[in-house]
Amino acid sequence: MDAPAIAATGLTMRFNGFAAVDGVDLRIEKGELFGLLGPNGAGKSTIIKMLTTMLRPSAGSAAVWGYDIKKERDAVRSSIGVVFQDPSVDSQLSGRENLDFHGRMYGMDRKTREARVAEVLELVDLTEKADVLMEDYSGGMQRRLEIARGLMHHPNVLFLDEPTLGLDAQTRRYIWRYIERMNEDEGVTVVLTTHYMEEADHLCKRVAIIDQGRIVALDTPESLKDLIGADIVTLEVDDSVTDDQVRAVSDVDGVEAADRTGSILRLSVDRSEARIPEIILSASRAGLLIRSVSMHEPTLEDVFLKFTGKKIRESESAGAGRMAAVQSRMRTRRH
Ligand SMILES: Nc1ncnc2c1ncn2[C@@H]1O[C@H](COP(=O)(O)OP(=O)(O)OP(=O)(O)O)[C@@H](O)[C@H]1O
Repeated sequence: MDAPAIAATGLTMRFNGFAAVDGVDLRIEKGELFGLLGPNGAGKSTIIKMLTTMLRPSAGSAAVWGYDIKKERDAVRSSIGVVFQDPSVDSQLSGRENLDFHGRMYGMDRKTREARVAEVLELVDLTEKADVLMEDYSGGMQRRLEIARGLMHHPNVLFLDEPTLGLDAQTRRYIWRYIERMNEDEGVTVVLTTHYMEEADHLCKRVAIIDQGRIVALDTPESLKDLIGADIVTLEVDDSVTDDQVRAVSDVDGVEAADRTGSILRLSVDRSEARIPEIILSASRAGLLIRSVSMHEPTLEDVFLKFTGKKIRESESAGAGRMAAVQSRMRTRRH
């Protein structure tokens, strides 16, 4: 088999004794669009910082495009492009000037730079805005330009840290399209971090679910969701629900598992559409008042819950502040 784009063994990062990344083993093939999914604080950015040689691991080893991240840092750096969460373009320059500046830093000559700037602008649909100052770009346009900049020097691997953080749903979908496009058209291996499960599900061919510095599951989104198998039926019930009432509901044919948090009952149900009437009937016979019923097919959120016992969003108190900070920086740059 061809050498992988990334191979990591026992990758660990400790900050004052606290293991932010704890023994991560990872193999990402060339040409993959790979996602690290997990709540804020899970260790995703720290993994990226080690792989991009910005942080030296406390333990373990890794190679990016065949180069050792500790011993061959320059070779690693010239093989990769990186787009971090914080905006790093110059707001007083136009999109074209920012890209040109980046090309110079990589020692590209003028002719090569001009041709490549035109190419990457085209890839993210910013050709028409090339000469507009960055401070007049919207948040989504700014992010597209950052992605284009990461591609300027033809990297083999592009790392994107939360590429759609703080963007609205529609803009997020556009960015997904550009990421797919560069993965397919330019053949770039893409490694992105996200705490949006829809993003990992829609965009990534394989996903590693990260919690507290460890990979808790790794596979294609479909295979991960298949681990859940059944649909998820959520019942909102009375606070006074008893164990007997929960049992009456979970004894219904097709109910594979039941889990109660306060007044919420989550049931894993095989062929749920056929079972819901029987579930409601059994609840009613047991004297259980149901306030609402909803049903969904398994998502990566359910996978995260299965492996960690908590929801991605619940683990994210720090995340809201982080997102607000990025949004505020994006706003500041517009005015
Ligand atoms: N330089 C540092 N010094 C001390 N602790 C740190 C440092 N960098 C990260 N951490 C801690 O390591 C843990 C993992 O952080 P990391 O930024 O990698 O998480 P993440 O999953 O990328 O989340 P986010 O998207 O919010 O950055 C967190 O608890 C964080 O507070």
